[in-house]
Amino acid sequence: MSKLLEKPLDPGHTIQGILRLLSQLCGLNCGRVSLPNEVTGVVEVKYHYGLWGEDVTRGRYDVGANEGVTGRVMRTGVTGLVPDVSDDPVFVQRIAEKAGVASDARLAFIAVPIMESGTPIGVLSAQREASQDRSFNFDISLLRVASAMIGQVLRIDSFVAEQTHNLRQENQSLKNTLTAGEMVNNSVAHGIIGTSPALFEAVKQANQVADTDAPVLLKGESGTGKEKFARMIHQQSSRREQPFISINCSAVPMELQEAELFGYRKGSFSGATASKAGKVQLADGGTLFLDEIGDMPLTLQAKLLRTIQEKRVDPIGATESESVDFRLICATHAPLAEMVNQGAFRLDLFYRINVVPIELPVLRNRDGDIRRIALHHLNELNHAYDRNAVLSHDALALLEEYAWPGNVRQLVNVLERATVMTASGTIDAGLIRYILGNESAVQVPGAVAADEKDGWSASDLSQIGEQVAATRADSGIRRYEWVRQEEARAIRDALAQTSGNRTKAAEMLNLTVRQLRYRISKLDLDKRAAG
Ligand SMILES: Nc1ncnc2c1ncn2[C@@H]1O[C@H](COP(=O)(O)OP(=O)(O)OP(=O)(O)O)[C@@H](O)[C@H]1O
Repeated sequence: MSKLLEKPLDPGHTIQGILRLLSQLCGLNCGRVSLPNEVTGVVEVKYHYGLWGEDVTRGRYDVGANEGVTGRVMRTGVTGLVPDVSDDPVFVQRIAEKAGVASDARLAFIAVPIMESGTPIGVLSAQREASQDRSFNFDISLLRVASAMIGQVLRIDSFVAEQTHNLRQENQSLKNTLTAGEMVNNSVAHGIIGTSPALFEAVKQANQVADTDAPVLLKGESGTGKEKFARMIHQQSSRREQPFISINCSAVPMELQEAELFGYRKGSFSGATASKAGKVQLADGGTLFLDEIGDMPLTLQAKLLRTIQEKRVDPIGATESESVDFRLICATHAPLAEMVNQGAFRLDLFYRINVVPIELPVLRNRDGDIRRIALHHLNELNHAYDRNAVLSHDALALLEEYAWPGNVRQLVNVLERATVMTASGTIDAGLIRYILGNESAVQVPGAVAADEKDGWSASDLSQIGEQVAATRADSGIRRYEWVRQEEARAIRDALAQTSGNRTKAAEMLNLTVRQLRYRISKLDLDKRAAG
């Protein structure tokens, strides 16, 4: 028997081998090992030798109901002996199998518990001719030795199963980690830098819904990357080959929003000299990004709701509606739910756009991301301005301490100014402190007033940073968006006046061509040409 235990681990093979030896060498026939079913708890025949068909399936014992000898042994852990099964009422299962015994022979049934740490975990049972010379005690001892061996096999088997389960779980979590890594790489490819848990959660949610048509509502303060996320979602959707059309509701005067969004027909109002498609039509097949949806007037909210529900658009002055198919992504820095309560935003539209809300964390809550984003953008700025600026250790530490009320956009702006202003090539803490001091009304620990910083005066600032900083010198968070529009408008005007000649437009704007190209790409003016 012990040789069987040396064989490669296959509990079925080993236990059956033991039962076979008990039968062939000792006349302990129809051996079976009964174990509790993991789900039902009912004790069932798991391994057997010399039993077929019904004899196996019949061998089920409800331990709770104290069924049969096997059930009792399982419940009490005490060996069961039925010297003659034919006249024992406890023996509920009449054993039909009498192979190897004389047809008129009386049968005895012995069941011993398989123990683990003093508790029965199963039952080993067998039958023999009742009239044999050998004592029942001898056979009981033999069966106990066999049950100890079987117990050992079962323990090893469950240990291996447990280990395999753990390995599978580890493997799965490794796979999940890989997926997380892939997700981060993916977002980096879309210009979203950062690995903080807060940002990762948002990236994960965006990834999960990207390839669906579910409307997404991006919620977050100004400059947290809502537009970047919207573009990433579009790029990861099956609509990626189709247009991504964005409109910032806070940037378009209310009276023009309807025409901008839904388009108009020639002659529908004075000045409508030609028909024009709205953003909604332009987004057909692709994605429509409505930034600052909270700034959309209530009358237009009703029209937008109709467009979303019916997938049809009514341009101003049109006699017939047109069908449109777009995926809607909205963004807001305003608490829309509160606006609904105040009657400033329609509840039905809120439900329509708030299907997948994704919260974008403020920069100060993104552990470790300030450094990563700063280094990433400094690299881009060096490229754009043809510089080799580096951040000193202290400057980086200062950036990491700052509260960034204007979030990533403000960080990028500060770096842009620093890159332009640094004379030595090293952006030190003094320069950062100086820029932050001018930056906003928010108090920066240790910030100095503009005129106090050695070597830099307020007029220096306006001169050196004219291209970059002059439009950004007022305070308040929303100014970043305003600045962006102003800048975009100036560039568009210059390009229009020079018929798209970038060299001439750069000259007009007092920029190098390289700087202009950088700004055009930063402000997405290439892609927005359609709008
Ligand atoms: N995770 C990020 N990594 C790198 N750059 C980022 C990240 N998030 C935002 N930015 C940069 O910050 C600036 C603002 O981003 P974006 O326009 O997407 O923000 P926003 O939330 O839409 O702002 P607003 O509400 O003011 O329109 C952009 O220059 C963008 O490239």
